[in-house]
Amino acid sequence: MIKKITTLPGDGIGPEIVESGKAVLQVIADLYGHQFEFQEGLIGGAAIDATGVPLPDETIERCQSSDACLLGAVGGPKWDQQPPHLRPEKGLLAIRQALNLYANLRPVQALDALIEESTLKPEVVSGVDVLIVRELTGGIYFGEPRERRTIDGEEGVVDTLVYKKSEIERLLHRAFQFAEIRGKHVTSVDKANVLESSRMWRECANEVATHYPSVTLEHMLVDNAAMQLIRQPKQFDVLVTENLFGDILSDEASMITGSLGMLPSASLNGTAFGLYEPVHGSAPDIAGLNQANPLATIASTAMLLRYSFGLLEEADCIEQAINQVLLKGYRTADLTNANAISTEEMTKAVIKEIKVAIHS
Ligand SMILES: NC(=O)C1=CN([C@@H]2O[C@H](COP(=O)(O)OP(=O)(O)OC[C@H]3O[C@@H](n4cnc5c(N)ncnc54)[C@H](O)[C@@H]3O)[C@@H](O)[C@H]2O)C=CC1
Ligand SMILES: CC(C)CC(=O)C(=O)O
Ligand SMILES: [Mg+2]
Repeated sequence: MIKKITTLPGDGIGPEIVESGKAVLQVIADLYGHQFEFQEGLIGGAAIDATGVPLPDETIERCQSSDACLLGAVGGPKWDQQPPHLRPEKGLLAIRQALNLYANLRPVQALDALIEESTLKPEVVSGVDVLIVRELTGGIYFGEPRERRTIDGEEGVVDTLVYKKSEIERLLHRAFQFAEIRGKHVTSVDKANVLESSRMWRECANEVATHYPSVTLEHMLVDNAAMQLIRQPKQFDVLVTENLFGDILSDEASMITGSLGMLPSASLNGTAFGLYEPVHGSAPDIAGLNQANPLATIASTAMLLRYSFGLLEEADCIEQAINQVLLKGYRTADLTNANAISTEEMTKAVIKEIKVAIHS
């Protein structure tokens, strides 16, 4: 059967790393005898430049007519002064909302090959395997009103945090379901000592937990969670939280793995469809230099094969190839100060390992 994949390269390093992901998917298709049909869509700054909007309707339609999407990243200084509705990031938020991609999985695994590259001590990092489950289509990134306004006679601003109970509950169910097949522990992260939204979040977590008797639930305030992730990350199995907290905590957690350039993600809506993207942004400081680490995007293709296509062996094959190239000492510049290889060289190294694994 032909599987349709829409690629959304976006801005900055986006086109370079999506090219890497596509090359890996093509090799998997060739070696395992699958047919993947690729089509491309505009998003972010690239879409603004070409069409005047950060998310053209045509892009949404292409995504809707495909089985999965692979996104690079959006944004960059070129568009930083644009009004809010013409910011590249608006395109990313809008595609997540248009496709109802409410569950964002951000696995954080410390690979043995990169223990030395982590900023934390080896004994703290070794064996870390945390799944961050981040709510992706609600909260303060989407709430209205959001505006500049006069407050008490002076210039002011309003952002709004809104959640419906059903939005919180569906995400928590996903988190508990993952915990059931993992380490059977959920840490629900909130700011319930201050925020009403967090107090409802906590009530929902307590209620949802009753449906999963084999899973233990712990509540943790977000400021403490930020510290615990660095102090003792092995205490976490599934960490579930709202949109803004999950965004921040996952970038922080990436340093356990050695680099932000290592962290993949899957954004799911409850069907087989998903949008897959690295956790990092468009890295304008290294865009176009063939220096970006493509492994977060390549690892995202493994998640795509696993969650959208059910191709578990193929997904494992990609992850093992990533592990192998790192064990052999290949490093992009974000992971080493000496003898760094390029984006293209890292991609070729992974592809070589995939071929070796399949032919052996
Ligand atoms: N999902 C997305 O499309 C996201 C987009 N952004 C946008 O990206 C732009 C840049 O944002 P920043 O705050 O600088 O975050 P960023 O994640 O793009 O970069 C942070 C730092 O990490 C490095 N980095 C990131 N990915 C890397 C990779 N694959 N290989 C090697 N180094 C890597 C960058 O060079 C930079 O030093 C902004 O316009 C921001 O809004 C930020 C986060 C997510
Ligand atoms: C650029 C933002 C819209 C999103 C972000 O930082 C993220 O999803 O990690
Ligand atoms: Mg982010």
